[in-house]
Amino acid sequence: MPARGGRWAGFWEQRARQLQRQVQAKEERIVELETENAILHLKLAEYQEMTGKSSHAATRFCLLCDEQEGLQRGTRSSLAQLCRVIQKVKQDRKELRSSSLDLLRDCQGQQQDCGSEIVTAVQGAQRHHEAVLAWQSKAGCLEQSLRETTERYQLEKQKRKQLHNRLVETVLVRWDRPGHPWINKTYNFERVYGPAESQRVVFEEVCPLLTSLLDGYNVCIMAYGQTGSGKSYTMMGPHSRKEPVLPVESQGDLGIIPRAAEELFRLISENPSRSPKVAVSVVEVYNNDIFDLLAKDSCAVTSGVKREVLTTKAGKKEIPSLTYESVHSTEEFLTLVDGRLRLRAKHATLVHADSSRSHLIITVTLTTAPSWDSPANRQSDVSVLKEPDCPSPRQPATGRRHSAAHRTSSWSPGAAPEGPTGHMEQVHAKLQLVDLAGSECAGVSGVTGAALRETSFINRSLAALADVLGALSERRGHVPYRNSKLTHLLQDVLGGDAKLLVILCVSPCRKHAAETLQSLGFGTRARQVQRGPARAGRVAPRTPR
Ligand SMILES: Nc1ncnc2c1ncn2[C@@H]1O[C@H](COP(=O)(O)OP(=O)(O)OP(=O)(O)O)[C@@H](O)[C@H]1O
Repeated sequence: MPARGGRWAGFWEQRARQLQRQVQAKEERIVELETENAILHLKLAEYQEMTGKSSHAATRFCLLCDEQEGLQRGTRSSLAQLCRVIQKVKQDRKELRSSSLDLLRDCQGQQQDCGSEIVTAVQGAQRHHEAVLAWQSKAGCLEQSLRETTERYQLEKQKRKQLHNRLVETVLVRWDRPGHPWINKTYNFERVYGPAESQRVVFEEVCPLLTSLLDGYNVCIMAYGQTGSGKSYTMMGPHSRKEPVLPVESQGDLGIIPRAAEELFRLISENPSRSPKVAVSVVEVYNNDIFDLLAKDSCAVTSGVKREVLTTKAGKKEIPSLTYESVHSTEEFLTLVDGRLRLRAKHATLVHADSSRSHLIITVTLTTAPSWDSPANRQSDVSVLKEPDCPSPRQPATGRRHSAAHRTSSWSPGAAPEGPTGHMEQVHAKLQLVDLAGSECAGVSGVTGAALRETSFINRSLAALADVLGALSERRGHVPYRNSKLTHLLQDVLGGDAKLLVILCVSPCRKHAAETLQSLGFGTRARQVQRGPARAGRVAPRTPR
C-alpha cells in the first residue's frame, strides 16, 4: 500500500503538477487571450471609432451623393435646357447664316452697282475737274485781261480827264450889221452840239452826272436860252409827243429828263443793296412866285399852290410843305412829271406857239434808310416846316384851274421824309432838272397885256440869274440871290457844292443873233464860276434844227 499509495501520490502529484501546468498554461493562455481580447477591444473600439467616423463620412458622403444627385439632376435639366437653347441657337444660326448669305448677296449686288456708280461718278468728277481747270485758266486769263483793261481804262480815264480839262470847243460868232461895229467873237465851252446832233448824243454828256448823283453829289442840269431855242425839247422832248414809251431809246427824240430817269433807275437796279428811295417834286417859278405843281386841292385835284422859300438854321434853302411823291420806276416818274407839265404856264408868242412862261424845276431826291448817326436824326436843321396858313394860287394866265391847297404826303427835301421807325431818312443827293423860261425881246415876241407882264418877270429873273453868276464869277462879297425867287430857290445849286451843267440853247439864225450873243455871254459867265471841289461850271451850247 505505501508503495502503491506512493505511486498514486506521485501520480497525483505529477498529475496535479501537470494540471497545474495546464492551469498555468491555461491561465497564461487566458491572460494571453485577455490581452488579445483587450487588444481586440482596443481594436474594436478603434474600429468602432473608425466605423463611427466612416458612417459619419458615409452619411456625409450620402448627403454629398444626394447633393450631387440633385446637382446632376439640375445639371441634366440645365443640360436639357442648354441643349434646347443650343438647338435654338443652331436654328437661329442657320437662319442667320441664310439671311447673312442673302444679305451678302444683296450687298455684293449693291456693291457692284455702287462700284459702277462710283466709277461713273469718278469719271464725271474727272471731267468736271478738267472743266473746272479749263474754266479756272479761262477765268485767270479773263481776270488778267480785266486787270489790264481796268488799268488801261484808268489811264484812258485820266488822260480823258486831263484832255477834257484842257480842250474846249469853240463857238465863233461873226456878225456884220449895217451901221453897227463888226462882231467877230469866239466863246469856249466844254462841248458844242450842232443842229443835227441827236438827243442821245446830248444825253451822253449828262449820263456821268447820274453816277455822281448816286455817289452822293447834288447835281443840277439847267437849260438856258431865248424863247423857242429848244430848252423844253432838250430837257423833255417834243411837245407834240404822246405819253413816253419805254425804253426811252425806242423814242429817239425824248430829252434829258426821261433819259435821266431811265438811267437813274437802271443804276439803282444795278446795286440793290444801296437802293435809295426816289421822291419827286415839281415846281414852277411863274411871275416871280413859286408854285407847287404836285399839291392837290380838297377834291384831290392837282393844282399849282403857291409856296415860299425859307432859309434853314444851317443856311440851306427849303420850301416848307412842298409836295414830294415817291416813284419806283421810270414809268411812274414820267407819268407823274408828264401829268404836271400840263399845268405849266404856256402862252403863244410870235416866236414860239407853245412858249413856256415859267421856270420849271423838277427835283429828284434820293433818300437812304434812317441812320442814328445821321445829321438828320441828331438835329433837324429846318426851322419851320408848316404849311402857309392861306396858300395863294397863282394868277391864271392860261385859263388853268386853280383852287385852295390841300397837302398830301409832303416833306421838305432837307428834312427828308420819316421812315417806318419814325426816324428821319437821310437825304443822299438831289438832282435838279431846270427848264428855264426863254429870254425874249417883247418887240420880237409881240406879246401884250398879261403875256407882256410874264415876259417882264421872265427877263427880270433871268437877269437876276446872270447877276448872281456874275457876282459868283467875280467873287463879290455879296451875291444877290434874293433879287428873284428863281435865284433864291437855286441858291444852294448856284453857290453851293452841286455839280452844275448848263445847256445853252441858241439859234443859229441871223435874226436871233442878239439873243444868241446874250445867251453865249450868260454861258461864259456860268463857266467862270469857280466854287468848291465838287464841280466847275460846265456849259454846253446847243443849236436847234
Ligand atoms: N434840236 C431840235 N430838233 C428838233 N426840233 C427842235 C429842236 N429844238 C427845238 N425844236 C423844236 O422847236 C420848237 C421850240 O422848242 P422848245 O419848245 O423846246 O423851245 P423853248 O426854248 O423851250 O421855248 P420857250 O422858252 O418859249 O418855252 C419845238 O417845237 C421843238 O420841238
